[in-house]
Amino acid sequence: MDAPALIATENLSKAYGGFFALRDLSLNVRQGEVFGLLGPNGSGKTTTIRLLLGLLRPSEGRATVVGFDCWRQSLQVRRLVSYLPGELRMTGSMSGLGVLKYLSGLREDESLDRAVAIAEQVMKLNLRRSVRKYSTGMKQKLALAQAFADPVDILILDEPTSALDPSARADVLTLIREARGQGQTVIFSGHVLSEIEAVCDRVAILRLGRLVHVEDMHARRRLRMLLIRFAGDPPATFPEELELTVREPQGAAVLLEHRGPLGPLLRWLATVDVEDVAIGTEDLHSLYNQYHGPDVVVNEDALS
Ligand SMILES: Nc1ncnc2c1ncn2[C@@H]1O[C@H](COP(=O)(O)OP(=O)(O)OP(=O)(O)O)[C@@H](O)[C@H]1O
Repeated sequence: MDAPALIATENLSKAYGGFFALRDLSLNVRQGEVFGLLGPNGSGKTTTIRLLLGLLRPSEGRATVVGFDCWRQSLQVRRLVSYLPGELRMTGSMSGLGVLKYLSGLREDESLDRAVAIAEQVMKLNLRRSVRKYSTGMKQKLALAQAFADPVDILILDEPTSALDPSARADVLTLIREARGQGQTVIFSGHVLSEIEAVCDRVAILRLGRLVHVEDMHARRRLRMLLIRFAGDPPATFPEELELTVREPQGAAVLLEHRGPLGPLLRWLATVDVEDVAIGTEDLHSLYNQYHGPDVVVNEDALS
């Protein structure tokens, strides 16, 4: 059985004048899920996150976290959530350690040791240096160390790897997996499809402030793409028990989606007159391009 929804939105909308930054978002995020938010610049990801944190007031609809209304009970919500903003501002003469001490003091808990361990051992940061002298990526690492050390139920990470080098990006994905292993729920917005693909359980795709698709990544990992070139005309139908869906007929060749077990498929293939078969997978890029690829025609009416 699916875990219960921890975060829920119902027709959540945010308008600025007549312009909808987010419109009619209804979704549930379950406890222990890593949930990805995908979409091009300006599609509504940060607006969604800020509505969940109670930093923005919804124009319509509502969002709840563990039953608390994100706007009216934002204090209760923020106690349960650690948030990594997309744009970090860290100035002043405090050292990295000073910043961690200050932030963990705000939580009044024992997260400091863990934050220092992540910052020094995983992120390889020098915590004695002043944050003013940190590079953009170093600041992001410090904020990540604090976010992952927080003993909260929910982590909301807005583009957490945007300024990081490849090895630090991989470390963040490991930390996200560890967070899920500890039962934390993670919302992860980003643009790097391979990262989203690597860690997310489900992914929401936004376009012009609207939710256009939710993908179950576990089901997607079981998806096989099959290109069969038949010796004669392709069959009009395929055996139902094989769970094949025709994606695209291409003359004598047919592109099919397959989600079932491999054995019955191979046995069936041995019985039909085929000239050639190619079996592959499909990455998240192909799905993303169905909504945001170069051939997609955007309906500007959706903007207001
Ligand atoms: N205060 C504001 N006033 C007017 N429009 C706004 C305001 N804040 C955001 N928007 C608009 O809302 C839309 C959604 O913005 P949002 O920041 O949620 O996008 P995003 O998906 O997070 O983009 P990015 O990938 O660039 O971070 C954009 O068109 C943006 O210009």
